[in-house]
Amino acid sequence: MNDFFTRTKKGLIVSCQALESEPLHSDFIMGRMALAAKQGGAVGIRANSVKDIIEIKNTVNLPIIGIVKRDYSDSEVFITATMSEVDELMTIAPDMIALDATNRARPKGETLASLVKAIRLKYPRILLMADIATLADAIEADKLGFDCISSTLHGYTGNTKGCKLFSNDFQFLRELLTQVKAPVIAEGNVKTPEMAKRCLEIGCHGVVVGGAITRPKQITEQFISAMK
Ligand SMILES: CC(=O)N[C@H](C=O)[C@@H](O)[C@H](O)[C@H](O)COP(=O)(O)O
Repeated sequence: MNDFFTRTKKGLIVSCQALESEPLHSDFIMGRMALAAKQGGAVGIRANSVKDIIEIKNTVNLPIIGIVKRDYSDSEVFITATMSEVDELMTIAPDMIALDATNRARPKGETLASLVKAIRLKYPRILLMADIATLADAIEADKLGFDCISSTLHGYTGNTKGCKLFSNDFQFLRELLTQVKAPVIAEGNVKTPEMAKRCLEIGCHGVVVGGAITRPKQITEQFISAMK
């Protein structure tokens, strides 16, 4: 076990990600984003791909939640979908690995339960974060023994499309917090400092913010749309 939870308690984790299709796609830039986040007071970084994580590890000494995003033709699951992505990540051992923990069909018909079991057998020390979309996903992830639960995919799956994490004063998170034992991390569409503060007030362990800090194209679009 590492000290991830002590170091991140009530803190801000900044997601530093840019896919190939995004203007800032570059391990160097993600390292600099992580440095800016650290200098601003972030307590952790969430990052995609071995290349980006190596650069970030060489730049900041902060706990890292690692993922590998990869598309599969037989599944909608794309965040650390199979053992192959876990194996890749374990070559650089991030502090925690996040994986899709929705109830959607996984590549090659594998179940979440069998994947988690296999990871626990192969890498007993790695911390696992469940990226969930619904309350049912969260309850199942809790049963499977994930070390923490993150609302990452709420609003991004067929059955949660259009849902916003912040609706009705974070009702989804408030309900989720009553249903699971594992620490809950607020993630996905946390757009302002006030929202992040509220997530902590309602009982979340910490908050992951991505686009509102590290995606200038998205931030620019928000300005433009408000100015119309
Ligand atoms: C849905 C999906 O692919 N989410 C990804 C998960 O790693 C990232 O692209 C998000 O930036 C991250 O979850 C933080 O969320 P937001 O950028 O909304 O603050």
